[in-house]
Amino acid sequence: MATGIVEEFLALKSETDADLLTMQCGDFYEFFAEDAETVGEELDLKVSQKSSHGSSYPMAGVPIDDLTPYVRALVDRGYRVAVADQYETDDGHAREITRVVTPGTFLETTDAEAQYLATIVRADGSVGGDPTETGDDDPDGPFGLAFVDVTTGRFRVTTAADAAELRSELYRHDPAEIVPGPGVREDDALLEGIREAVETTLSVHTSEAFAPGRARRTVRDQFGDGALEGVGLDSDLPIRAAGAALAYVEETGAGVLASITRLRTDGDADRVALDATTQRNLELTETIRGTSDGSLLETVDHTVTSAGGRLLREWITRPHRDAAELRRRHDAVEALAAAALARDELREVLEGAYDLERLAARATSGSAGPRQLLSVRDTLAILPQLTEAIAETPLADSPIAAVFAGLDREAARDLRTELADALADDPPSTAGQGVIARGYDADLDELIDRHEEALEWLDGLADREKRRHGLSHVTVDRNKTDGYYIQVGKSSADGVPDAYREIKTLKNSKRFVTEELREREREILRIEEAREERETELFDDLRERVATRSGLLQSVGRALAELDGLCSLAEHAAANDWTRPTVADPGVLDVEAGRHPVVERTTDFVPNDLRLDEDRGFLIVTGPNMSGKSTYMRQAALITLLAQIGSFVPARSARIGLVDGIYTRVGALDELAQGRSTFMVEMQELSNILHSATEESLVILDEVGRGTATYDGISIAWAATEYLHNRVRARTLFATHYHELTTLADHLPRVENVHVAVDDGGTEADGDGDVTFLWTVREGPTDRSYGVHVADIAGVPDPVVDRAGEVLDRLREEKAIEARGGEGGTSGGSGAGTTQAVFDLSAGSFADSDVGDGDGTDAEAGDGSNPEAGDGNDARVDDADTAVASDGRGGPTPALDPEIEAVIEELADVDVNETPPLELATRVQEWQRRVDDAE
Ligand SMILES: Nc1ncnc2c1ncn2[C@@H]1O[C@H](COP(=O)(O)OP(=O)(O)OP(=O)(O)O)[C@@H](O)[C@H]1O
Repeated sequence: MATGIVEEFLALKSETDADLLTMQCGDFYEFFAEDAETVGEELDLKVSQKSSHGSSYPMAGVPIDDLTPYVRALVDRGYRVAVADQYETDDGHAREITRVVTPGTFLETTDAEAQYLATIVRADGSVGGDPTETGDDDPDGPFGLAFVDVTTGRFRVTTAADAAELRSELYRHDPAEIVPGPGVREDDALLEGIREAVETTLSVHTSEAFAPGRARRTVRDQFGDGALEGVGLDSDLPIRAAGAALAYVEETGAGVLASITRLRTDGDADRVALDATTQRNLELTETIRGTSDGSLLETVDHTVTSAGGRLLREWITRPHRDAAELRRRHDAVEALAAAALARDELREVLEGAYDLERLAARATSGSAGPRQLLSVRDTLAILPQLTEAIAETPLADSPIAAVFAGLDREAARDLRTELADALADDPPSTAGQGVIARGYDADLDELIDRHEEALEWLDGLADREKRRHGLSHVTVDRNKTDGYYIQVGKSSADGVPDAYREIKTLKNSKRFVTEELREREREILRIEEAREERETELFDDLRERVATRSGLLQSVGRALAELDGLCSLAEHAAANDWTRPTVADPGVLDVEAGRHPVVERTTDFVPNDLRLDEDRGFLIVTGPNMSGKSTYMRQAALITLLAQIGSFVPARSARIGLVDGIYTRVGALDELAQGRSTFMVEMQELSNILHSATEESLVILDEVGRGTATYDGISIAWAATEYLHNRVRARTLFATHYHELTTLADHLPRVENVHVAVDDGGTEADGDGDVTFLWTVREGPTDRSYGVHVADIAGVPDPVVDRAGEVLDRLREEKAIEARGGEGGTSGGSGAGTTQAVFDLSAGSFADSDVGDGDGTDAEAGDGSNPEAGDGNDARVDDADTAVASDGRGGPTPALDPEIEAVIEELADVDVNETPPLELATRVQEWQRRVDDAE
């Protein structure tokens, strides 16, 4: 070879965009130059120096058979590793890159979780931009997405309407690698958002792969002509993403395309919308702190196989809305929960199952060894065992039996029999001698017979020689340098016959060979070679036949996973006294003695009822800090979600109208770390909910408006409540410390108050008594907030606590807020409530004002600039004892200080629409100062 080995390495490296290259050099895979230094550091490999053409290069290597774990470690750290293999040529050998192992295409993963590669493509012509600037995600979309798990052959395509939906899909799949298409990879703000949603490797792939024509062809080639129409893919976006994903997988050389047989496009029509924020807030798969411990998944996961665990995760992150499917799962869980013995038996049998979906992919890529095929055999053998375990139990008439109904059992049995016939019982880990069982192939049997015969001859040789030539201490053995030899002890070494040719003298013995032994040796080597070749050939054929059945293996694998998932739900339900939910009319959520599925595991939990229906769709939840408001609301969301994955729920009874989405807005604990203003995040989340939720959604709001000044906060919370109640009409639970909001129940017909009760000894109204948390939710608002009390028990000095109490009383007296949109409520006629809250700048308090637009549904926050009250519909809730409380039409009361009167006049003259905000703010400050001085 003209060039040195390092030059060859560097030339190959320049051909690939992989981060690292490893090149086979005989029995080693070597890294050179910078790559050697990187792996040396990352994997603690010894780095030596290699001289080549006068230069010295760092070099690090691993033995051929050890490559996989090293590559796995590198891929886990996010590297893409190109592998160049060596192959024989007529004049020596050559090397070429055979595959690029990337985080999303690594087949030999040991992680039980799904390993997705995602591609994202954006509609041509859509504009990029920072969503935080506009507060609106839409301009970025829509997007096409494809998710492929090469380890199982799963392939799913979907679309996302905007960047928020995109992030939700990514969060749900948690891809190990993302290949952003053109238009996505140049958009820094979008990429930033993606990185926030998931920790992943971003890889670049050619734009052509995303081109519509090319992508469509790739998808057709993979799934057949009718595939696109068959799954109703009429939009270019998902097809472009799908085509690019297939092209990328092919280019990495993982060799698994054949195991990707099914194109899933399950859209969101039958799924519950769960945005990334909600998945995180409800701690579905990991806690807010990022641990899986304490998540819903971890709590209910009793699966015994990794495929079962993956499926359960998928269920939890993609709940269903299809009542028939849910009923089927509920039936199955009910049957399994009631049949403890049969369930135990099923789970025990399932424990012996290997990951068939992954084994199918390994067979397809040609990387499955003999032991993997044995695992296929053993897992297929489980099918009849499961059927037996189900037969003659109550499960036989349940949907459990149907889980296996659609499988081609005959094909499964044939494959299992073939594997059982072909494979030796305890084969070595790689293909070759000893892999194939006797009786499977006549040619091989003959070779084995001859091999055994020759070995037998060798076995008896020492004894025969002893006898024939009167020798003692004779052994026959074999090693690499000497081949087969006869070893004779020193004492007899001189008496060996002439035919013995000495080849080595040792301290106490001599080694000889004979012509006959050499002849036998040649024969044995010939047989061994032929045997090795035949067994490898037979094994490769066998593996190929298994690969052609990858569809069957995937279906059986999924059925086993489903049974495991259902058993897990049943196990948890039975162990924790969960109950079967009833699917009720939309709009209903009626839970008797409900508990929080995770908190109940670690706490002596106090169950609570919850009722939402047509006439009572919005609950304002009040109660002291730490009393359990958040827990109560999350419990409502989780019970709904559990019911919609087919699970039982933690309650005495539950009637659940299926929801189309669950939306949450709770305290943003971790956002500050990401450098965004907490309040901005809060408002973006609120905005998303107000845009996305529908009448069939469940909305959980925890402390909306807390991140800003109190009055702003109350105003926003107030207006959001009106909007959700009047316009969105979603079932809503809203926890708040703003007691002002509780008055809304008097005016908005479907709003009700509940509070989490505490026992304060019933004594001091100012909150000085000892508080015992009761964790009990009762109808009506709480009579006061306990923030000052909490400050007291937290050790805030007495003078501060006392003063805080006084200030609180004062503030309470000064507030007056009006409700609007009270459709038939006390505010005056159906849909005609039009009173809005007006924040009076000079007094720092709310006063009422009617805008008189009269449609009762317009819930925009009052603009605060209209002190002129109109007639009627005045739903004033709290008589404001302030100097400027409006009485309907009049101006300021005569008792006012002249200076204050002057301020009010100036205020009335201001044209808010024409005055720049900064100037307005300055003037407000000035007015406040003057009012303060006057008081
Ligand atoms: N029903 C219950 N039974 C027993 N313990 C409960 C119950 N509900 C809540 N808790 C316990 O009370 C603690 C506080 O609950 P939670 O965070 O829901 O209160 P909160 O009212 O939302 O508080 P804050 O207003 O300060 O946010 C939880 O950590 C939980 O352990």
